Amino acid sequence: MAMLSVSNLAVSRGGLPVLENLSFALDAGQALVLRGPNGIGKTTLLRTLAGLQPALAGTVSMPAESMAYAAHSDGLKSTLTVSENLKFWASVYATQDIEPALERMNLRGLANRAAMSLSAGQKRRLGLARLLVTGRPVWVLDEPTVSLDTASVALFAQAVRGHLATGGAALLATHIDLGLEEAKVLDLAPFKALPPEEGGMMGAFDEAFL
Ligand SMILES: Nc1ncnc2c1ncn2[C@@H]1O[C@H](COP(=O)(O)OP(=O)(O)OP(=O)(O)O)[C@@H](O)[C@H]1O
Repeated sequence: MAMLSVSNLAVSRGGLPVLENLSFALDAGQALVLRGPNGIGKTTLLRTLAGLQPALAGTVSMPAESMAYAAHSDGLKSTLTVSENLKFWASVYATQDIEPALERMNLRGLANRAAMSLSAGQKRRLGLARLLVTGRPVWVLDEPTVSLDTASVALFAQAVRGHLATGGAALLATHIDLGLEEAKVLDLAPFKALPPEEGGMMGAFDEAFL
């Protein structure tokens, strides 16, 4: 059975549907890359799966609490050091060991630096290291490689591979080639919602605001 099954999902932004009738499955050990032009609804879909906004329709087989979501913003505590940030998250997710996360994302040399003094790419590495201390099986990643240099992209791809190898799964929105040859690709274009006048979904609630 699939680890995560999404059936007939419809997601919205600003009260208007952006994607409809979306179904896909993600198995343990699998990565799925979401593709589609700017504005198609990748972020909206990932936010919906992560439980940050309700779906308009459809079902998601897994609770948001089983997913680790990495958004555009890294969500760092700026006055805490790199280690302290990771320890904080480990306590939030009730996991213990931050060492593999430091190692995997090449943060050992920065462990005692305050997060606010890191470069953009270093901050991103720390934000992504958080995934490794969540202990959660499904990683939901929105443009994870923004600000990363080539070496850090490769490091991150390795971290994703490690996660898949231990039975995890990953859903990623990315415009770049991560070098994850094993990843499947889902093109979102066929699921673009029709404008309401062409028979798309719109309820009385939305109409009240037009
Ligand atoms: N606050 C908002 N109110 C209304 N519409 C919005 C709002 N935020 C985004 N949208 C619209 O919702 C649609 C989906 O946006 P979303 O950010 O999910 O796209 P995306 O595929 O992630 O794009 P990108 O590749 O540029 O990151 C876009 O057409 C966008 O303009």
